[in-house]
Amino acid sequence: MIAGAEHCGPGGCKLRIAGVSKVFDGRRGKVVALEGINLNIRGGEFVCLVGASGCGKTSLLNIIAGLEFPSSGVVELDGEPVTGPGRDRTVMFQESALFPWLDVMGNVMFGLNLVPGLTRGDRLAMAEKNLELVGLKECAHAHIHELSGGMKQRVALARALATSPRILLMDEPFAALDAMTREQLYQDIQEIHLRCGMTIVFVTHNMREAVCLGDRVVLLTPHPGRVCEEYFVDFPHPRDINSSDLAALSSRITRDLKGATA
Ligand SMILES: Nc1ncnc2c1ncn2[C@@H]1O[C@H](COP(=O)(O)OP(=O)(O)OP(=O)(O)O)[C@@H](O)[C@H]1O
Repeated sequence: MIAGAEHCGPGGCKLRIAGVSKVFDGRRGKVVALEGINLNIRGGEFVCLVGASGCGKTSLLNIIAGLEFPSSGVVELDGEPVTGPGRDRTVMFQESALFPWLDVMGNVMFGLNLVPGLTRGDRLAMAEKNLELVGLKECAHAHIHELSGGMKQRVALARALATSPRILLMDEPFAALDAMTREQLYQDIQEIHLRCGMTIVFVTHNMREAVCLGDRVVLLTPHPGRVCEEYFVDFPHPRDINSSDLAALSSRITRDLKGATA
């Protein structure tokens, strides 16, 4: 499915999350969404955040993105504190959030328009390479409404990768897709990660998905959101979501989650 991936992100970055807590002032008082989160993520690592609903996965992703600020603690990317959103971190959501008035190529080029020093030719070449990377080179001039849900997420991925972010943040990007489309995307994202080696933080409810994709699975427990356990997954890539090894590990993590929240 994937072809021609010579253009890849720089990959080598390091994310340090130290003593991060987040307290929201909700309508019914204060909500401690995260407490004392410490995580070091090495350059090129694929880390999946899992846990029960409300354990703070999205809050943590938003803090890394610079969309939310921690109540205490710091997030550093390659030693630089994260103080707001930046082109070095791209977020991909469950909904593709594509611009319907632009075609596929226009969407992928959108972020590149904001990168200084690129000619139109540079931007076109980079967009084409990334569309090829996600297997959609032939659809460059399709309208967004002509695409399936899986194709839209591929375009969103090409757009996210086009600006060569140092870190890719993914919040349940495949949750709204049917099982067959998801399985194909699991293969594709593993292949893209193997080729490009970018750092990825990926939020999911789906344990199988987490152990299929992640080098490490971080289990959070809720109220307050804390790191409960970390699992280093050393099965070689590409992994098959239906393999019995993955089933056994995902069952173990699910058991641990149930035990921790019982
Ligand atoms: N803006 C906000 N104001 C008040 N409380 C919030 C806000 N955002 C999140 N919360 C609370 O913080 C906690 C963590 O929410 P968060 O969305 O990060 O969890 P999650 O693990 O991503 O949940 P889910 O898996 O259901 O998406 C929840 O109790 C939530 O209600």
